[in-house]
Amino acid sequence: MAFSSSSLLRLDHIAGKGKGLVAAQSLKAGQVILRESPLIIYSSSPLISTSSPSSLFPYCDHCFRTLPTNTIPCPSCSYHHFCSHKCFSTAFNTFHSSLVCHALSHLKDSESLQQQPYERQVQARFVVAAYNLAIISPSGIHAFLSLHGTPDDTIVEAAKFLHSLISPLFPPSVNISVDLTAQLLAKDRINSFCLMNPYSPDGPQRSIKAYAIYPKASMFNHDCIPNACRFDYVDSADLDDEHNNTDMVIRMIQDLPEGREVCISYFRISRDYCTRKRILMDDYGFSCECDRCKIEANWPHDCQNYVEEYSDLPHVRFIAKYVCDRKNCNGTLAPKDDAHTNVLECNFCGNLKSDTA
Ligand SMILES: C[S@@+](CC[C@H](N)C(=O)[O-])C[C@H]1O[C@@H](n2cnc3c(N)ncnc32)[C@H](O)[C@@H]1O
Repeated sequence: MAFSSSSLLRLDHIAGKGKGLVAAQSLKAGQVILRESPLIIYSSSPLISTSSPSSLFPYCDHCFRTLPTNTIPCPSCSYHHFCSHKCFSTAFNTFHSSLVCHALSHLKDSESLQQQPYERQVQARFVVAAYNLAIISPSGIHAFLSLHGTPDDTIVEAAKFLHSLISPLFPPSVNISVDLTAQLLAKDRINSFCLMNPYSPDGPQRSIKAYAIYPKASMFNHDCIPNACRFDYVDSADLDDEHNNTDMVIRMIQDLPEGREVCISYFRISRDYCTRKRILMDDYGFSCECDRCKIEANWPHDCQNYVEEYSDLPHVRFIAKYVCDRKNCNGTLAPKDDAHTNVLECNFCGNLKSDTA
């Protein structure tokens, strides 16, 4: 995977972590180091529901912004809704092609899928999106298959079911086997980024509206004290014409010298040690050896008192500074840009805060 468009990052082998990204020159806090459009993006809503689709999933099926009152239903399936003719026509040539539309409509009425758990229905959406990618972008599917991730028994079982259900809905020329379907599902599990429902101070809690694959951003390894973090502007109303609202933006939290690894956190950084350890093992298959984990591994279960007691530790100070304290948020703060490093922006609620430290 080429990073030639950006001389800021270099793909390297990182001991104990596989591939990773290192700073190819010194990077500044607030600097945008990567901006990327999704290769695949799909809704997190179940395919099968008795409620009206736009009340169940009140987002445009292309840009994932909140739907206006007058929505544009897909003229073929009437099930998926778009916020504008522009979104519908772009989707029709990409993520909601006639093949996708036909496949999703068929699956919506599938009795065997109806009996499956919610998670399998979302996986079905992903498999349709991935088979479609294989048709519209051979280089895209190749980039996707080069990502990290190996199928386990659970994924192979899911792949057998989903392949038998979905492959007949695509032309035989797509040529995707059960094995390849399992590969696709395994890559999705490790590499997909969640796009969240908009922040609300009074709840509900954070929830996911879509999943997306960004192949370059997938090369960042995890650290529980990251030096960079992701932003998306899915719900932003004032983007310039050059940028799509579903683009992923990775921005530096702190300065970093050339040659050091750039890491993001795979979840919000306020999570306690036990939760982090469980997510990293269950979802990503590794045990984190970062400086913060080495210290917190020796803390008792009730970590919160220790956070107070060790408020002088560098990582405790980092969390106090970079976790957003707005009600119901807990997002990560990073300098808004490299010219105004004293203004911190939250990557979840969007709040701006001045850095007084
Ligand atoms: C999204 S990929 C990141 C790129 C990956 N290292 C590669 O070689 O393509 C996530 C995977 O990278 C590895 N990884 C990421 N962060 C790690 C860390 N802090 N320690 C060990 N392995 C890590 C794990 O295998 C994880 O499942």
